[in-house]
Amino acid sequence: MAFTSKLIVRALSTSAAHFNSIKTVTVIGSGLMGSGIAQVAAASGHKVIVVDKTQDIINKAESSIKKSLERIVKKKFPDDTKVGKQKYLTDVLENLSLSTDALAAVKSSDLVIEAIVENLDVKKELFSALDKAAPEKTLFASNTSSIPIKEIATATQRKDRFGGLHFFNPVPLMKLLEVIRIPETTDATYKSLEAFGKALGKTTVQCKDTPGFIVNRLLVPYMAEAIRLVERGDASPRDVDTAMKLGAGYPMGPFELLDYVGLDTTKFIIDGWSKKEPDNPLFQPSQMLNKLVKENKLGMKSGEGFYKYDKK
Ligand SMILES: CCCCCCCCCCCCCC(=O)CC(=O)SCCNC(=O)CCNC(=O)[C@H](O)C(C)(C)COP(=O)(O)OP(=O)(O)OC[C@H]1O[C@@H](n2cnc3c(N)ncnc32)[C@H](O)[C@@H]1OP(=O)(O)O
Ligand SMILES: NC(=O)C1=CN([C@@H]2O[C@H](COP(=O)(O)OP(=O)(O)OC[C@H]3O[C@@H](n4cnc5c(N)ncnc54)[C@H](O)[C@@H]3O)[C@@H](O)[C@H]2O)C=CC1
Repeated sequence: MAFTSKLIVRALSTSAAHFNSIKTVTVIGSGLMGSGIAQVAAASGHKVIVVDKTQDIINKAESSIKKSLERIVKKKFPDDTKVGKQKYLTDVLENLSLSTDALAAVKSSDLVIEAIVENLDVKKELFSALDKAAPEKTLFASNTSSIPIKEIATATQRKDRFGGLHFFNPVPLMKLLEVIRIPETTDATYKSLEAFGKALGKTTVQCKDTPGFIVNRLLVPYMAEAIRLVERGDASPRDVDTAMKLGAGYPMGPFELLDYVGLDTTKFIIDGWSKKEPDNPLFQPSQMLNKLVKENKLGMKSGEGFYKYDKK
């Protein structure tokens, strides 16, 4: 009996020792998603380093984080004085640093979240380099929309400490986080990732490493069919959007959402899936989408996509 309970105590303390309470985070990629992830992690008390390729890109991310925080602070402190708002902003920004040196940034991190371009080879090259630079204890996660986590994780020697953290755009407002495990992900890693998501104030759902996880498995066919419908000439993007907002209660129509997500990212997603399943009619390329991307009409981020936007 005493022997059994000793074993149980040892098992519990071993798994507790491996549970990684995440305090320091490196976010690689400071675009739409990376800047949002860095913002919510810093706002929930984590020390965050956000990394991108150039100082210019990083500066833009900093200014978009500040704008988003200004919007949040208005709601958070409706009647508060300037002092309370300023303190909140200062506290969040103090938790945040910016860098162009990914290998140096990961050295002090409990968790690395990758949010770079949706391309398997580029993601693998990054993770392979990070794996050599990061401490043993550091957990790795990808925010990929559509690439199998297990394929990205093969670039590392730490598949047991690897998972998916799939956030939704805009990260500061969307409440969901999909937490993905591959067969090698340990329970301790999974629990650490899940606890991190909850610490950010997100509702977490668990999903296996299947194409599109939960949300995109359902969203991609819907968006693809919206594009086909317009390509067939059945309705205009504006009327499809109006129909889905007023008839189905969606906050954005599919074309507004495509522009919001980014048409480059959309094309990366569909091209990746079509390469894997070339005969699947759902994943056939769209001439309309390809033309817009070729013309650098990438949606809100470039000022034009299916719609035109004021450049801020
Ligand atoms: C044939 C080939 C086909 C290929 C098809 C392939 C398709 C592939 C698509 C797959 C996409 C994959 C992407 C992914 O992996 C997962 C995703 O993230 S999917 C996207 C999920 N997101 C949504 O669905 C967003 C839906 N929209 C909304 O919920 C709302 O519209 C939104 C909250 C964005 C904005 O609200 P709205 O009322 O519409 O506008 P306002 O501008 O008035 O904002 C309201 C309120 O919120 C504040 N706010 C807005 N943005 C921010 C921000 N970034 N930070 C802080 N605060 C923000 C704003 O200030 C307002 O505040 P008030 O105080 O209320 O004024
Ligand atoms: N846009 C969306 O709505 C969503 C996107 N995602 C996923 O998140 C990831 C990022 O998407 P977005 O933020 O939309 O893209 P984005 O294009 O806005 O940002 C990507 C950023 O990564 C940087 N980058 C590229 N390679 C890099 C490298 N090697 N090192 C450092 N930085 C690098 C780019 O300079 C850019 O700033 C993708 O995997 C995408 O599928 C997930 C959920 C929603």
